[in-house]
Amino acid sequence: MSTIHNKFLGTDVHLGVVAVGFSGGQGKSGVDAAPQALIEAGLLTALHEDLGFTIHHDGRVHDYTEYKPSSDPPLVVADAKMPMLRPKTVSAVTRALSEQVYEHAKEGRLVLTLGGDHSIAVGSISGVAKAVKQRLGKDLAVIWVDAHADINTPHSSGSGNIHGMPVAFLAGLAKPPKEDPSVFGWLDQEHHISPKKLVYIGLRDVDVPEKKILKENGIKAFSMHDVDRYGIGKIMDMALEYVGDSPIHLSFDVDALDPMWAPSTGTPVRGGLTLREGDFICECVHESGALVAMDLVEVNPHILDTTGFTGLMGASETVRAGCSLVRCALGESLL
Ligand SMILES: NC(=[NH2+])NCCC[C@H](N)C(=O)O
Repeated sequence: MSTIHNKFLGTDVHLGVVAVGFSGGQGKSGVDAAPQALIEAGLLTALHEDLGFTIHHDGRVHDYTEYKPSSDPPLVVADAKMPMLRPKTVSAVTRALSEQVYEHAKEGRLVLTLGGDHSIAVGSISGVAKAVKQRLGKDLAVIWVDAHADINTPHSSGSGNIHGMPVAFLAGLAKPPKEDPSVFGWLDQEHHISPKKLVYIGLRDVDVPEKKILKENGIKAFSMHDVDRYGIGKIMDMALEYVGDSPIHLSFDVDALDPMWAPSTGTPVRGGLTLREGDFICECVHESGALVAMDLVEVNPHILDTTGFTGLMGASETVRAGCSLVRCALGESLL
């Protein structure tokens, strides 16, 4: 059991888990197999047996088939470079997830969401933001650890993939498209986060329009350049100081790690965090006593290592790295 007292949770021991087998925010299959792989690698058992959590999990990996529309053509948005891909599906699935996560968070449980691609953060973060506003009267802070900023709007996106857009919708910087206002039309004020309560760590592949969005909105971002300059210790001091006295949602994309440590992911980018730097980020967030929810996303066990470092071991190494990140955020310590 961790000795750190959590400032925002009713009790420290109840963990709500939602396993999200969803890949529709991007084009590669396999990321939907991650929750099962993480669970089979013993993640939930370790959280219960080693860290002492009472786990609230329905025992399922959700594929949200019942929420998927029979037809979901690319949505052409005026003046956009690319149409939005699978817009109705991603909107419906994240809406359902938002409610699942909210049900845990409103009970004062820590919530762990296992993805899935990063579009699912629209669901997890909105559900936690709503519960935190109601339960604590506070705004949720988000620490987004990722190689990518995922803050494209449907207009700026060069791919049309919604896993590159979740932050824009959550922060209210992208609105439901007028061509189909039902797409993310369910997101209302209580689901939103403030761009001033958002901190990025690990960025190194940010699209040109995204750089503009970050600057114009004064969003705090620590790129890999900053990690190199200051070291991860100082970065975490600065990130947590910026967050102040807010409850924290940690949204961890495994592609923040260098592909040497996490090769099995859909959009790997070289020059990333070491596994220890990733674990350290999670350890520091745990020590803050302010963590109320975590996402682990973009582990794709079907993608083999193309870097040659781990060969066929790529998938199991990436799953292992993912398990380690979650355990560190939830209280595992080296001593
Ligand atoms: N969650 C991720 N892996 N996102 C990658 C996004 C890549 C690119 N910026 C895009 O918008 O398509």
